[in-house]
Order: sequence, then C-alpha cells, then structure tokens
Amino acid sequence: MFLENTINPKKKKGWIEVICGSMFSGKTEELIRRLKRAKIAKQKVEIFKPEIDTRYDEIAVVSHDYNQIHSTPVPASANIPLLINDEDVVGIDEAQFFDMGLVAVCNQLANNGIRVIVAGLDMDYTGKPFGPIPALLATAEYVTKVHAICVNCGNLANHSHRITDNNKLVMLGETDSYQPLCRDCFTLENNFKNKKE
Ligand SMILES: Nc1ncnc2c1ncn2[C@@H]1O[C@H](COP(=O)(O)OP(=O)(O)O)[C@@H](O)[C@H]1O
Ligand SMILES: Cc1cn([C@H]2C[C@H](O)[C@@H](COP(=O)(O)O)O2)c(=O)[nH]c1=O
Ligand SMILES: [Zn+2]
Repeated sequence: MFLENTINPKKKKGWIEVICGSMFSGKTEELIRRLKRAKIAKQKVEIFKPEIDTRYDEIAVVSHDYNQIHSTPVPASANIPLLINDEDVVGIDEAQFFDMGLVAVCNQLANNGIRVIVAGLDMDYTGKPFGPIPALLATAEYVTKVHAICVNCGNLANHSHRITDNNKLVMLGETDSYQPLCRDCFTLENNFKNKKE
C-alpha cells in the first residue's frame, strides 16, 4: 500500500499519510504494520514519538495488544529533522501531543522525498480536534480513519470518553481512564455529566 513511486523514478517522491481515530481504534497497529512492511522492503525507517508518552514503554511504540517497534522519543517536533539522515520512511506516533510545528516538519520531510506516516487522536476527550492532527489531515495526501468498538453498544466508536474526574487536556491512560464510545453513547454520557454538574 502506498509504495508506488513511479512517474519520475530518478526523483524520490515524498508524501504524508495520516492514521487517525479514537483510542483503541488500531492506529498504532496500523502504523506498525506499514512500518514493518517498509522495513521488509529494505527501506530505511525511523520512528518518533513524543517524550511524554511513557504509558507502555519509555522507548518503544507499543499497541494495546503489545505489538511493538523501536522508536526515538523526542521533546518537540523541531528535534525530528535533526535526527533524520537518509531515511525513506518516517513514522510518528501519538502525534496529537506534539506542538503545531509538527505540520511544517512533516511537510518539509515529504518535500524532501520522505514518506511520512503520522498516527494520532483526531479528537480529545471532549470531542474537540486535538493538537496538530486537524492541520495534518488537511495537508496529507492519504488519510485513514480507523474505529474502535463502542463498549456500551457495539457500534463503531469515534470518541474517547474519559471516565475519571480530570479536566486536563493531556492525561495518559488506557482502559482505567478512557472508553471508546460511538456518537450516540458519547452524547448520552456527556448530557448526563453536564446535568450532574
Ligand atoms: N473497544 C475496543 N475496540 C477495538 N479494539 C479494542 C477495544 N478494546 C481493546 N481493543 C484492542 O486494541 C487494539 C488496538 O490497539 P492500538 O493499535 O494500540 O489502538 P490505538 O493506537 O488506536 O489506541 C485492538 O486490536 C484490540 O485488540
Ligand atoms: C482522549 C485523550 C487521550 N489522552 C491520552 C490517553 C493515552 O495515553 C493517549 C492516547 O493513546 P492511544 O494510543 O490513542 O490509545 O492520549 C489525552 O491525554 N487526552 C485526551 O483527551
Ligand atoms: Zn455506542
């Protein structure tokens, strides 16, 4: 998928792919799948994640099913170009936690002939667009939206509902703190919460 690099084979063509969706929707698994295939194709691959994402591992990118790939944690998007050598493919996980500079960084890498694959939450726990993801969706050549299963009703989930009492935008967690919900179940939960407050 997305490996076609034809028309002018002398000039390396770059592009941006974004994998987005709620928590537990399979973003990290899909990112790892694409990166492992690129490695099988003997392409030079580098993976970055924000330093704050220490949920499963300090270094590796790890999915909820413990599928994993080695990565380089960085404090800010500006560190990414400094660590690039002659990569063919660059993967970025948990991109919602990066600063807005990530949009320019991804475009710069793609302009330099690199395939950039970004995975991240499109919405925060309140249902608002999250960090640099909306702008990346607008500039990407390829967008994949994946879905979890709503834990209330079994429909497709596009929301990450926070079940703990914390209003900070950034709060690391998994099933202890978040539930994937569909639109209807998310709306019901939030109406109920607003009535209580
Ligand atoms: N409610 C759910 N819906 C779908 N997958 C779930 C759910 N709860 C747990 N999972 C597991 O999460 C895996 C996806 O993990 P991951 O790729 O890390 O997701 P993401 O990066 O989008 O949070 C699924 O393959 C599945 O095994
Ligand atoms: C919705 C939401 C999530 N987070 C945190 C919780 C997790 O640590 C990550 C998302 O990880 P996943 O690979 O997509 O499961 O983000 C947050 O800090 N704020 C939020 O609003
Ligand atoms: Zn539901």
